[in-house]
Amino acid sequence: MRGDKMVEKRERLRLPVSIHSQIAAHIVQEVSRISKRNDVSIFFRKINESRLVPAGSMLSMVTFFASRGEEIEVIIEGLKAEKAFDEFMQFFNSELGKEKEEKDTYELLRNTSIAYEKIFNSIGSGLVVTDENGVITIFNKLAEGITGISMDEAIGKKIQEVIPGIKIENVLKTGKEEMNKKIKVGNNVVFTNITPIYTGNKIEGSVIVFYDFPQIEYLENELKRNRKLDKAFDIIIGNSGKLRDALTIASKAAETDSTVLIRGESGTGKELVAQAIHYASRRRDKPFIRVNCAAIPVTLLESELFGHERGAFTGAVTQKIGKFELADGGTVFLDEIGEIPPEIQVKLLRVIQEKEFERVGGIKTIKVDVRIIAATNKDLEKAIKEGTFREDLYYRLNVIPIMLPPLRERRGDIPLLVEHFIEKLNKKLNKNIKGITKKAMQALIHYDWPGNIRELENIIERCITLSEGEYIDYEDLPQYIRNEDTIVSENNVIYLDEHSELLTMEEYEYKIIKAALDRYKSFNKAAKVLGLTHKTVASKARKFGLVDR
Ligand SMILES: Nc1ncnc2c1ncn2[C@@H]1O[C@H](COP(=O)(O)OP(=O)(O)OP(=O)(O)O)[C@@H](O)[C@H]1O
Repeated sequence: MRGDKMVEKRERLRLPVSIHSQIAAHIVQEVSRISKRNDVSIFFRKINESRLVPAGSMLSMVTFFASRGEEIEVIIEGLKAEKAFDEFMQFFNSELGKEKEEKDTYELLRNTSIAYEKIFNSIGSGLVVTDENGVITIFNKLAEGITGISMDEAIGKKIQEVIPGIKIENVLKTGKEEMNKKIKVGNNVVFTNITPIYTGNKIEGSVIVFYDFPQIEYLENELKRNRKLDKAFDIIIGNSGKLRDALTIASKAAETDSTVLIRGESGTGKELVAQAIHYASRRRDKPFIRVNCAAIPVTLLESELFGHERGAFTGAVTQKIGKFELADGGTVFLDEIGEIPPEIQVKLLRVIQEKEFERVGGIKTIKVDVRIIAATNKDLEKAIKEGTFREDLYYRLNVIPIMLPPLRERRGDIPLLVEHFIEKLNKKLNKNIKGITKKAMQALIHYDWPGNIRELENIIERCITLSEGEYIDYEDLPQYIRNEDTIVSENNVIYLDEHSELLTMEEYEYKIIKAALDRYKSFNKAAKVLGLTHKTVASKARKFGLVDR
C-alpha cells in the first residue's frame, strides 16, 4: 500500500465524546468496517504524542483514553483514503453513530469481558489487578480461594484493605517489579509476583499473581515421592519433604539393630513409624511390643518391663514375664520414655548395653535379643539439665534420632491425609462419603493442628458421623476450625490462643487503635472505651497513619 501511490489523509478533530471502553468498542467496530470496505488503515494520534494507535484494534483503543473536547488527529492511509475519511466523518459527526449501534457495541463489550473473565479464571494462580491508586479492578477465582474473600467484596476496594500483608506502593511508585515475595494472607503463606502496568511511560496499575504455598509444597513433594521405601512404610501417609526425610532415616534404621529415638509432638505418628521400622526390619516375624511408660504406675512399670518372681512384693502371687522377655527376638517400643523414673533408667541402660537384666525379686540374669525404639514429645535435654533424665541413657537411646514434623509444617500433606481418613473411616463407620468440599479443605489446610494427625483423624470421623450429604462440607467442621472466624479476627480484633503467632506490642497497639477508630469513628469515644486520653489516641492514630496529619 505504501509507495508512490500511497494516499494519506490527516485531519484534526475535536472529540464529541470521551473515549472510554464502550465508545472504544464502538469505534473499533466502525473503523474495522470502513477499513475493510476501502482497504485502508486508520490511526488515531494524540496531538502531543508521536505514537500512532491503530483505531481498529480493541487492545490499543481501550488504552487510548481521551476526553470529550480533546483534539486528536485521525490518519488514514490507503488508495481510498478520501472516501474512507468521508465515511469516517459521517460516523464521527453522528456522535459516533451511538444510538444506532448501541446494541452491537454492548454485545462486543460483553463478549470481550466474558473472554477476559474466562482467561483470568483459567489461570492456575491467584490474580489481582489494581489501578494506579491500588484499587482492585480484577480478582480471579483462585485469588478468592487463597484469600477467602469473594470477588464482589474485593473489587473496588484498596488492596491493603483486602490483603493487608501486601505492599504494592513501591511497584506503583518505581515501576520495578517485585518477584517471589513470601507473604501471609489470612492464615495462609503465599508467594507473590507484583508487576506494574504501563501505558506509554505512565504506570496505570499493577498485576499481582499469587502462588499458594501448599500447592508448591505439594509439587515438591510429588518429586520426592520417588524415593523408594520398604512397603512397611506404606501405612504412613504423606509426601512432604520433612516427613520423607524422616522416613528415609527410619528405613535406614530398619536395616540395623541400633536404638532409635523418635521425637515429635503428640499425634505426629511416632508409634506408626516405630511399627514401620519393626516390620521393615529382619525382626518382622517376631513380636513388636509397645509399652506406654506414662500410662503405667511407677510401682508397676519395673515389673511390666522386666517381670517379677513369685513373692517379689506384696501381691506378686505368681511369676510374671516382662515385656523385654516377651519381645525376645523382636522390638520393644518405649513410648513416652521421658516419663520413666530414674531407678528404672539404670536398669534400662543395662538392657541396652548388656542385653541382660534380672526380674524384680529374682537373681537369675536373663539374656534377651531385643531392639529398642523409644519415643517422646518431651524436651529430654531440659530433663537432663533438671536432673530427671540420665545423660548416659539419653546418648544410648539417641543413636538414630528421628524427628517427626508437626502437621502445621507439612500442610501440603493434609489433602492426602483427609482422603486417606475418609476412605478408612467410611469402612469403619459403614458410610459412603465421597469427599470434601473445597472450602472445607481450605479451612483444614489453614488450621494449626495442635493435636496433629490424631486430631485430624478425629475431626474427619466426627464429620463423617454427622454429615448428611455426600461430601463433608464447611458447615460440618467444628466451629474452631472454620477459618472465617480467624480471618475476621485477624482484621478486626485480636485473636489469641496458645497456638497463635504472637505479634509485637506495637502491632497489637495498631490493631487495637484501628479497631476502636473503625468502630467509634471518634478519638473521644475510642479513648473512653480504651481507657486512654483523647490526646494519646490521636497521637497513636497519627503515628500509625490511621488519620491524615
Ligand atoms: N502419616 C500418617 N498417616 C496416616 N495416619 C497417621 C499418620 N501419622 C499418624 N497417623 C494416625 O494418627 C494417630 C496418631 O498417631 P500415633 O499414635 O502414631 O502418634 P504418636 O506421635 O505416637 O502420638 P503420642 O505421642 O500421643 O503417642 C494414629 O491413629 C495413626 O494411625
